[in-house]
Amino acid sequence: MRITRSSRPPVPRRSALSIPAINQRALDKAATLAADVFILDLEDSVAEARKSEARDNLKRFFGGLVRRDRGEWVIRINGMDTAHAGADLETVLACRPDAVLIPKVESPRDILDVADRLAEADGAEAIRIWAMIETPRAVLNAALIAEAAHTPDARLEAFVIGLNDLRKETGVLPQAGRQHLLPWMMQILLAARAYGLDALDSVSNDFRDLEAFAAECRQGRAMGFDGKMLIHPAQIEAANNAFGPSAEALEEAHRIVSAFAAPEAAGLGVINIDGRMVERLHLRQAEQLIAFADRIASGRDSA
Ligand SMILES: CC(C)(COP(=O)(O)OP(=O)(O)OC[C@H]1O[C@@H](n2cnc3c(N)ncnc32)[C@H](O)[C@@H]1OP(=O)(O)O)[C@@H](O)C(=O)NCCC(=O)NCCSC(=O)C[C@H](O)C(=O)O
Ligand SMILES: [Mg+2]
Repeated sequence: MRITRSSRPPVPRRSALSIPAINQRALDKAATLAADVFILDLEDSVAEARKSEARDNLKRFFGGLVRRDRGEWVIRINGMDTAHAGADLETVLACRPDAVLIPKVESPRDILDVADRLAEADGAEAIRIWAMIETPRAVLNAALIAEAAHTPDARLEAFVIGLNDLRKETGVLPQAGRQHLLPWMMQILLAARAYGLDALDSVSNDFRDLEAFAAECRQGRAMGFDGKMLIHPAQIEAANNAFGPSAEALEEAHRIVSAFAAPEAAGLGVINIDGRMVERLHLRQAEQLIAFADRIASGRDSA
């Protein structure tokens, strides 16, 4: 079966805010923030000596009064090759987030090991898997890793790019425009799309420069990403704006839907709207955009 993105209902993942699991004040704030996704981090933002405290924090947090009626809640564990992975996965099973984010994935095996562990424990496919693509090997193996989504019970749903690690491993310097990283980012995006996965752009470290951040969000959107991983609440609005449907795009989508609904378009595969060829594939895109906007609006209503 050919996989297309239109075969899945759109889930808003415009803004995925990372929150160190050790930072109680930030955790308490999460449910009041307008991010689409909250990534509760046990990995790089938690010092080695405090991993266990961070896990306990998450158990309390998920067991407490947290509002989970909007947004997706994801736990980023430590790498599967670390001493923390076992206890982290126990924590995931105790907390039952929407997804577990595995860092430094390099092969399909990294996904399938976690999927097996989740399946043993919960049987049902409730907790999904997201993968950080952030090492040279991961970029080279992106398609193979994405293909893991096709094995039964793989649960793989999204790639998240980690440019900090990728820069560290390759020596590419941080630069406005990210020109040397763009080919790898597009390769990751292509691999994700080939297997029906979502793909999120990497964090931007400079959270005070919101102008540069907004430009980077627009770049990520133009490249096809579904959203961006964030590190600070100040970045949420720009990401939601850039990765959400613009008023103009929505208006255009409604025009396409109306034009194809007109009696004279019945039976036509292609029509002319103001001197532009519009095909039925554009109609499907337009319908998806409208459904996406409705989904965002309904999330806002329940917030
Ligand atoms: C970067 C920070 C350490 C900055 O924190 P801070 O100095 O507290 O900033 P502010 O004073 O501007 O904070 C203002 C208020 O906002 C709250 N806050 C800050 N960050 C967050 C957050 N992420 N989530 C929720 N709330 C947040 C502060 O608590 C302040 O609140 P208040 O005191 O009530 O006014 C910090 O932002 C931070 O820790 N960010 C997240 C870091 C993180 O998660 N890192 C891991 C992800 S990065 C990554 O994955 C890289 C990837 O792997 C790769 O390889 O590229
Ligand atoms: Mg990283």
